[in-house]
Amino acid sequence: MFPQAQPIYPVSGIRTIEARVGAQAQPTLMERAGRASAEEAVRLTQDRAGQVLIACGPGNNGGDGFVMARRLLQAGRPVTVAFADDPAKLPPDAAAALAAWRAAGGETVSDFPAAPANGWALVVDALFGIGLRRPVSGRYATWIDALNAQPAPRLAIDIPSGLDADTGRVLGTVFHATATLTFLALKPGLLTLDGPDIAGVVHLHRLDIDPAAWLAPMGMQIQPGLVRQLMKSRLQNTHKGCYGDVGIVGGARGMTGAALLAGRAALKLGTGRVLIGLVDDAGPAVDFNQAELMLQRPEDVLEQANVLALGPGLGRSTAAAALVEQAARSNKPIILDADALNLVAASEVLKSLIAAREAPTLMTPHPGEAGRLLGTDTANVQADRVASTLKIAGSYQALVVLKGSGSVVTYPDGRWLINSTGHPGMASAGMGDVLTGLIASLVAQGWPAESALLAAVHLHGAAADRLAREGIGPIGLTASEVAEASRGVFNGWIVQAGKGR
Ligand SMILES: NC(=O)C1=CN([C@@H]2O[C@H](COP(=O)(O)OP(=O)(O)OC[C@H]3O[C@@H](n4cnc5c(N)ncnc54)[C@H](O)[C@@H]3O)[C@@H](O)[C@H]2O)[C@@H](O)CC1
Ligand SMILES: Nc1ncnc2c1ncn2[C@@H]1O[C@H](COP(=O)(O)OP(=O)(O)O)[C@@H](O)[C@H]1O
Ligand SMILES: [K+]
Repeated sequence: MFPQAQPIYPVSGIRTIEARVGAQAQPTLMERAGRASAEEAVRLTQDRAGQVLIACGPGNNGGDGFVMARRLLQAGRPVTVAFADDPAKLPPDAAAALAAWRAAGGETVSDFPAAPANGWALVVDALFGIGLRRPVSGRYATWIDALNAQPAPRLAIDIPSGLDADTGRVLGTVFHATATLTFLALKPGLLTLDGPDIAGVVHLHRLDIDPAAWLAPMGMQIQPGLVRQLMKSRLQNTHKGCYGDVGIVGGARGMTGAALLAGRAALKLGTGRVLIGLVDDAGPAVDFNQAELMLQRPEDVLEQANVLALGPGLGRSTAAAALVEQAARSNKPIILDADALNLVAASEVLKSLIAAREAPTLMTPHPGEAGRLLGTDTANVQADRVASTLKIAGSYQALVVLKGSGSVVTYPDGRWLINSTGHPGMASAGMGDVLTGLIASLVAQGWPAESALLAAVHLHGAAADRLAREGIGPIGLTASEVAEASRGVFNGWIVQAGKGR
């Protein structure tokens, strides 16, 4: 779909790949996974002497744990394996791995073991992987609580037990990993919703398999490499007319700042001209902090600009709805954010106008707005962020980003991506307005809408990440700072891509 992007597969895709590769793979995939896990354990315990505790579950995730234990033992590391299920019920590969562990002289304990006097060097969760089917409870919940309580690094094998691999939802009790070693390919649950909080540092081991060669990628991660390849150079012989006119419509009384923030972000990313149409008649006629912005009547902005962004501070007045309708009827690319989305969600006329548009429609809902667009609630949206975003893209024939931890980008043709940048310092007013301005700017500069959306989403988070690294935030980060930093990050990417002047 996009070269140089990391593929993501939900469980159904991983199962397909496993089935296609499975029988012919030598060594077996489980042997490879266990070996990779042992190598990771050695890395994580370089400076920590003592025993490794591996808690093994009733399926193939447990099998990975048995292989890992055998490998560590063979490397001279002391290992304790906790396994409380019936060996006769293990799937074949895992049963063979347990037998091999025993043949190598290994033992298992069926009660959660007391920690050695100097503590565990590492605790490993090989309880459940992608086969988790229901919330974790009972003995395994108690074990997970006990693993979480150890003052040692915590490694999850494939996916932390209790984390839903498809959605990033916590099912019952969950293992809080400091690191996760995942196999074959990334899974959506590691990257969105609670996944990033639960999984710690995620390492991918492909087990010497190229997953895309066995199954076309189902989703992609938005990573620096992907975005860098989209960068373009500017010719010397150009002028502001070459870089588009963005029109921002919003800024009802008390919310002027939202429209100005979006406008400033568009300006700082290189838009030729930025026009702002404030719906508040009594709003300012000039932004004295950013005099380059052209403040005009909203109707005129809709006429003059070639890319329209509606929503920041727009409000839900009748006049606002009329402006959204005027934009929807235009043949210009439009970006709908905030109250523009709420107005669309509340109007059948707007809904059908949007779905029938020929020029690109881009939508930037947060989970609450997404819920309104789908006629459901926030919890339902969050229960499966990828599926919810795809549904919006399909019903509105729009390019959509569902914002939040692990922003999900989808296109009407069913492709989807999950972003890898950003942090919780961005949970502050105005951040979404800045994103809207960044998207509008790239579209106005001639970027195809799908690249503009994914690049702006990545840039927005990368700018916030850079600021945090520099000690600006993460807590207390402001949207204005992110708009400012986006400029530097973007120009850096152009240089890195060899497209600078
Ligand atoms: N199948 C393969 O080819 C490979 C699988 N691998 C490993 O195998 C894992 C998947 O193995 P499985 O499909 O066996 O699944 P899991 O090992 O994740 O778990 C399935 C087992 O747990 C039980 N279970 C599920 N949810 C439960 C709950 N909440 N409480 C109690 N029991 C529960 C199921 O009944 C089943 O016995 C991957 O995550 C990965 O770690 C790797 O070895 C790579 C190769
Ligand atoms: N925890 C987080 N991790 C990553 N990004 C976040 C997080 N919280 C917020 N963001 C980002 O910040 C922006 C907030 O947008 P939004 O909720 O629309 O705010 P506002 O309407 O106040 O501008 C989104 O791009 C979102 O993805
Ligand atoms: K696990």
